Amino acid sequence: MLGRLNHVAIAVPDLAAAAAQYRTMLGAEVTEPQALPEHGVTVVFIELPNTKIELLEPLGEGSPIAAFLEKNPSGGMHHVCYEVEDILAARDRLRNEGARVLGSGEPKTGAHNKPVLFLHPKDFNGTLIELEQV
Ligand SMILES: CC[C@H](C(=O)O)C(=O)SCCNC(=O)CCNC(=O)[C@H](O)C(C)(C)COP(=O)(O)OP(=O)(O)OC[C@H]1O[C@@H](n2cnc3c(N)ncnc32)[C@H](O)[C@@H]1OP(=O)(O)O
Ligand SMILES: [Co+2]
Repeated sequence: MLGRLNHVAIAVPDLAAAAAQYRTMLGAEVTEPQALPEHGVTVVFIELPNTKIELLEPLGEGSPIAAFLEKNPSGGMHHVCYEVEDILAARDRLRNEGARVLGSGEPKTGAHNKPVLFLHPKDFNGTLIELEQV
């Protein structure tokens, strides 16, 4: 079911500072900030030879990452995103096996304009999983 690792996401308290650090200290190419109000975050991506790094900060009230940053004020690893060919089939299989699919269970459009879903971290060894249909 799982395809490539699409990205590893790091929640940060200050996206501009984190992006500048990746550019200057790590010599990385960083995309321009992308506001995703429907997801309550602003993100940038760092393209690596074998995957991407997503840096994200809260956007607006009720961001789903606000509580995470309260617990981890300097930021931290937030989620991993795996690619799947059929996100609805993946969702149904996971539900049948007892995993919690977050939100309504209907895929939303993610930063790459692809359907995405999230799986509860407590069901996967304390790791929030994002699935992206490619
Ligand atoms: C889709 C656009 C973009 C893209 O790549 O295309 C993105 O990736 S947007 C990413 C931001 N959106 C989301 O993260 C949506 C899914 N996340 C959620 O619904 C929430 O963050 C949730 C439910 C995972 C956690 O919400 P919250 O922290 O408010 O709930 P709790 O405090 O009740 O947490 C429950 C429990 O889980 C632990 N937790 C929370 N977040 C994480 C995490 N990222 N990794 C691991 N564990 C996490 C939290 O500490 C609680 O544990 P406990 O032991 O009970 O204290
Ligand atoms: Co993501």
